[in-house]
Amino acid sequence: MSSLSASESVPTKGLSVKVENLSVTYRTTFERVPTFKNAITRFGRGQRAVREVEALKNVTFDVPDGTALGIIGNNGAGKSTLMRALAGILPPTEGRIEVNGRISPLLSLGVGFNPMLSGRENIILGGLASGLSRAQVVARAEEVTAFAGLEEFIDAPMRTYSSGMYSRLAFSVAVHMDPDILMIDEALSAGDATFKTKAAEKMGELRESARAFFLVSHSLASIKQLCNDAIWLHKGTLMMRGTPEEVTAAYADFVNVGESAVILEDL
Ligand SMILES: Nc1ncnc2c1ncn2[C@@H]1O[C@H](COP(=O)(O)OP(=O)(O)OP(=O)(O)O)[C@@H](O)[C@H]1O
Repeated sequence: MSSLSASESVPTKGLSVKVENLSVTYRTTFERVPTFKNAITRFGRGQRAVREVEALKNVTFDVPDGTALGIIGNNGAGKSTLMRALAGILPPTEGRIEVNGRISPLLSLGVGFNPMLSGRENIILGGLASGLSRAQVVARAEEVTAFAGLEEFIDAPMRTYSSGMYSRLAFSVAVHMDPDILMIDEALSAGDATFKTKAAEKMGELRESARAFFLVSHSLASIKQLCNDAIWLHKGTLMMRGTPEEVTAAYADFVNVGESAVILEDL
């Protein structure tokens, strides 16, 4: 069990994940572009400014074992932030997270892989990050490569990969490390049509075997098809928790675009 707060506690029985009053605030400093007047008086030097973004605000929910939880919400709602916090990449600003089990590596585009290393070396790093031994990861490297369809490219540096190749490898690493808790950002399965089908099948399989499954997706159809529970985040706040049917319907009403799958895919 990994607990991401100062207070240690006994694992909560029957729960894969427990999130209590979780807030995450990003704090970034940047150089404010000087106005013309300031530029004259300050000789063009910019001012340091601090910007705080409350990406998650006081979010509380439990995930019982056996849950396939869909996470929906507009761009910037806090979905990726929640995944990163659950994966232990981002510490909570406030509140606590309890994760009971080994979580899949979160290798989203541009995060987690080292582009200067080969695909094969990154598979090893991803596997080690998810808690497997080197021997265990080496043993499944071929399977990971074959699933991603990257046999010819696996020893080339990842900076030479297309974005589709990159996300296929990220998806493949995540699903082949036997995680207790599988977290998938559906953007990762956005390869070509053949890969999409293969990825959907694999997600269905793992949903059955993993202790818990988290799916972030803009496709309400996928959430309804693959999940048995759902949450909706909006501007960092948990708007609703319920069945995928209830939550996707409320979200669709909220964004007021009706049930058109084509439009909903792009939300
Ligand atoms: N590294 C960061 N530094 C500063 N602000 C950030 C950072 N990452 C995300 N944010 C901000 O936090 C908020 C939540 O972002 P997040 O990426 O979690 O949203 P999301 O729901 O995953 O969006 P999308 O559907 O576009 O992927 C946004 O306002 C975003 O601008």
